[in-house]
Amino acid sequence: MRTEIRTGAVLVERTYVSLFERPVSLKPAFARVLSPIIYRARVWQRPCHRSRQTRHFSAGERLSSATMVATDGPGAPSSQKSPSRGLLVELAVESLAHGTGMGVSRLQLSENESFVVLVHNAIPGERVRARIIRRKRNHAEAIVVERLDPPSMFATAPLCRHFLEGCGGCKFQNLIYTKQLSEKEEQVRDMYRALLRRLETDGLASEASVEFLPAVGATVPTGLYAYRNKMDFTFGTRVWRPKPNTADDSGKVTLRQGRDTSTRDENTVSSGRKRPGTDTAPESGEDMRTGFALGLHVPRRYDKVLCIEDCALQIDVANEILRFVERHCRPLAETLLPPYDLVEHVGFLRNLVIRTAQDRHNQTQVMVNLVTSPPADAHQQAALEDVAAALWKAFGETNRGLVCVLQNITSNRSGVAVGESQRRLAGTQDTIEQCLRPLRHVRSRIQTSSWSETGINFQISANSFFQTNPAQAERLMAVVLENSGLLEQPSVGQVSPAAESSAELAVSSPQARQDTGALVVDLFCGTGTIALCLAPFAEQVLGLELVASAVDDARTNARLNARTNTVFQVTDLEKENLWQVIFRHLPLARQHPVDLLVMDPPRAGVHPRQLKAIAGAPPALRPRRLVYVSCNPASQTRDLDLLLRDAPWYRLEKVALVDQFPHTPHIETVAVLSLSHEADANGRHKASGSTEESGRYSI
Ligand SMILES: C[S@@+](CC[C@H](N)C(=O)[O-])C[C@H]1O[C@@H](n2cnc3c(N)ncnc32)[C@H](O)[C@@H]1O
Repeated sequence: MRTEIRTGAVLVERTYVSLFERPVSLKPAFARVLSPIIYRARVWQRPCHRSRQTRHFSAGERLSSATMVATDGPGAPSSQKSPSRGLLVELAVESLAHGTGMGVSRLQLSENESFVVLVHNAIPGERVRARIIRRKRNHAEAIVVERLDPPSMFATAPLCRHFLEGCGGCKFQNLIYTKQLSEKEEQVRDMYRALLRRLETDGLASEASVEFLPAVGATVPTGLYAYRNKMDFTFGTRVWRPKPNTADDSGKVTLRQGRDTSTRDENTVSSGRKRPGTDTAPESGEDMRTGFALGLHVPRRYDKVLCIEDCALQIDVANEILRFVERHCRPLAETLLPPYDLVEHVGFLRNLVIRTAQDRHNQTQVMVNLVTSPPADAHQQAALEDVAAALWKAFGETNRGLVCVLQNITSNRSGVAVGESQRRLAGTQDTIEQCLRPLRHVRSRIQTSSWSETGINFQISANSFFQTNPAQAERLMAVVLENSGLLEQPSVGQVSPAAESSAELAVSSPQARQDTGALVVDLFCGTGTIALCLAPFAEQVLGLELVASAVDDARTNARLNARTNTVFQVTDLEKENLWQVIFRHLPLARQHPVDLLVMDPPRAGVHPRQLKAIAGAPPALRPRRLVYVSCNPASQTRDLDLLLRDAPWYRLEKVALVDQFPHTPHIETVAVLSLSHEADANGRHKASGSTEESGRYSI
């Protein structure tokens, strides 16, 4: 196969055309260095501009401007044809695709045609030789066969050896953090630009009126690793054993696609690592159930587990516990403690969930949760209890922070690590305590309050959601607080005496409200994290959440923090009538509009029923401000599109970003909407001319 490289110049020239309206030709070496900068400049200068070819990609999948092609050989593209599977191509990667974090590059099919190729494990600024493994209508996917010199200017050495083995937990350990952050920031902005363009066409929004705040990144370097407070490891029978990676003296690493051996082989040590000098992987076909793995699922393989000894995202004691459990369970894998086989649905050990927290005294607390199938007999259960007792002796009695070992028992065939019943195997409590001090990050006068030091304490049980990066969760809460409108309320400009003495905030009847405080509703409240951070600045806060144990935790947390102005209620926000629930549990909202409605849904977003309900509130009771927190900007922008069309009296004011997930493609996005002053008293929106029909609202 003859490979012809047509790097940079052509497309960089095109990039310049859009910048300066005249072509400028660059040598490939310069083009490689300059193209990311030029691309960024182009995006900033002309945010709405996209080439014809890019339009069919979902928002956020940005495209490469430098490219190369394979021109001969089987599968080589013609001008009419996209590349076929198996084709070897050389690609220049410029950006990262939203969601998957794959490198985005463009394969030139002809002078005028190109095709997007998403490359697994490739980073911007990198040139790779890659093989096409999947072809879709609008793009292809490829895996790296070789990384070409020079290395990307954004490359850095990954910390974790499992990263090189193909662990999917982190995607960007080999990409410098500033680039990770700017890529994610740009992806979100792209999505918002697309949303605003759509809305602008219909006169519903204007891009110029939205403020994009700079992304709040993790603290470098301390916040980049060991930031996760929960890791969910899987026991399995089907071991994923990666092919060895190659690295030359210069540190240039060639990642190779992992290989499924489907069984534990003679050459693996306890973690599934190969012993030195044994470099050929056996073929699959042996008894699949003889394997034992404890680790993480490899990407896109629900049944294969990559053995993990050390996860760089969790703290040291959690890694010690992981290895301890592996050492104690592996010898019993074929007798009393068989791992669960997700294909054949047999076996006992299913998940090891390790949760960590920092309590109010900055002491580490650790919860170990062993998720199992129902025990086959008393011997099996006793064997598990022996492991728990050994864990307790090693990490509980020695003050290493372990506070409990729990067992969650499930008969569910899915891989979800939640049990139908729970037992405590060791320890004296079923929760761990996390303290958050968001006021440390609020840039306003309330910073002097003693509350900023004492913080808020959260008790978290095994099956409740809690933000996974506490350091960044504090910053996220600070962003929510600063954009809540509550800090500007006359009565709570400071943490008021009333807020400090929570008894004074306990207002139960509508008459008691003297327009002195704010009403807040927190949808998808989990264990009450956002609600309890806002409560000192509000008159009453209502939190709604599906999971009963999380609501129990939220109520306990309110008591723990002496907050009596909060109500938490189990509610299915896919099914229930939002306003009926709000009026039932927050009677004041019948007479006064909710001042702040916060939503922090799961990745799938908010159900359209609730978006319609928010839009359909009677004019006098429309929530004054909406704060939408999301870990998925794609579903968030989709929801905002729907909401702003149904409720054009809201104006998107700000978009803020907090990176809770370094080395992954994810980022937390906060959208702030307020009631537009342009909407007149009858709910008529001047910009769009649309009207609100009060008949749409019913309870
Ligand atoms: C991203 S978490 C946010 C939790 C909380 N705001 C916090 O900061 O910790 C999403 C929450 O939505 C809850 N949830 C999922 N589906 C729901 C539904 N249909 N109705 C209500 N809550 C739901 C989940 O249990 C989870 O606690």
